[in-house]
Amino acid sequence: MFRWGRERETKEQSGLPPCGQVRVLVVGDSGVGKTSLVHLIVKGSSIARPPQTIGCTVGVKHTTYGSPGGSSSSINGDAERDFFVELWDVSGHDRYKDCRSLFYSQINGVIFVHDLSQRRTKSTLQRWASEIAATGTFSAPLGNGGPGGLPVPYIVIGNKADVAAKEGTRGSSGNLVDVARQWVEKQGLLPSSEEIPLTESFPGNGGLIAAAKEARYDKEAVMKFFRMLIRRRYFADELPASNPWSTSVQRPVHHVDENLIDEDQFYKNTSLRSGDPYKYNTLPPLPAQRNLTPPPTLYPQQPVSVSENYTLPRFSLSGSQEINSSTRSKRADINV
Ligand SMILES: Nc1nc2c(ncn2[C@@H]2O[C@H](COP(=O)(O)OP(=O)(O)OP(=O)(O)O)[C@@H](O)[C@H]2O)c(=O)[nH]1
Repeated sequence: MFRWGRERETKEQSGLPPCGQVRVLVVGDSGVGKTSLVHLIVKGSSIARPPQTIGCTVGVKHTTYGSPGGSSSSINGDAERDFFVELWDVSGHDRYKDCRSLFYSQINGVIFVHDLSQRRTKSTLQRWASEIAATGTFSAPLGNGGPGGLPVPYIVIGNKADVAAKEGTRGSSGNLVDVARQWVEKQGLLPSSEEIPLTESFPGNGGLIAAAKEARYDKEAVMKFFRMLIRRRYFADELPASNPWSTSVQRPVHHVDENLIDEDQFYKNTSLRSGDPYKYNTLPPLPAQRNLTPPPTLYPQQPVSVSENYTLPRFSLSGSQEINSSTRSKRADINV
């Protein structure tokens, strides 16, 4: 407590705010495991019986950014600073469909979650992306657009790998939502709007794999995502022009993960059912942290709203040469 107080005091004396915050939406269909994942990310452990989310709940993950040895008294110091990542866990239940855009406010990034044992939950992510892009407001938006026109970085997490591995692609986790969904699919009772080909994938390639119930996810990749959002919001003015996250050459997160395993392969590859799915989760879909010039300020960029006529240029693949194999985490890095 004393140490915290001293650090805080020093940071305040330096004239800089002691901490910052980024907001991350966590979305996906009801029952895919969003609440379980948020609990895992925030608390570091699994939750046995997650309550059904009513509207939205917010989990807060504390992290630091900067160099522990840096000087916090210098305006250009690279001292380690505190940041809070707000994880807005939005209920996937249809009953909140009409009002959930209330929660799409000043978003820095998005985590899309689907259930690896329920392929349809991946197809619907496209709709989630379009809904957020159309009705949300964004902080530090990208120059380029993501799926559905989403202007902020995102990652995709395929959850319930344990179920998918045990039962194959069409298995059920045993929870009521999944059982009901499977039954409805089998009966052919889905409304026409639901008749999306199961082969449709989102975002096409890549993504992370998790089993929240077994407390397994790629912690390193998720933390890199958070740090990247912090950097974009608070340190963007220090990025060199050639940096892929600068306004001139921006790249959405998912372009970096094109070398990752495609979850569609996970669905198709029967050999995975008996093996360990995590070994295929080769790596964080994010660029390695670079040695950035120390920030002159921690004051955030002004949030920018996406207006109706906001047009988003197509993705740019430039900067993909930045990716190299040394930036990938190994199986051992995954928090199991
Ligand atoms: N087998 C298995 N079950 C999981 C996993 N993650 C979550 N579950 C279960 O799936 C069910 C739904 O999990 P939640 O975390 O509540 O799902 P959600 O996406 O937040 O659901 P909504 O609140 O309705 O949007 C619960 O019974 C969880 O225990 C997993 O990795 N493996």
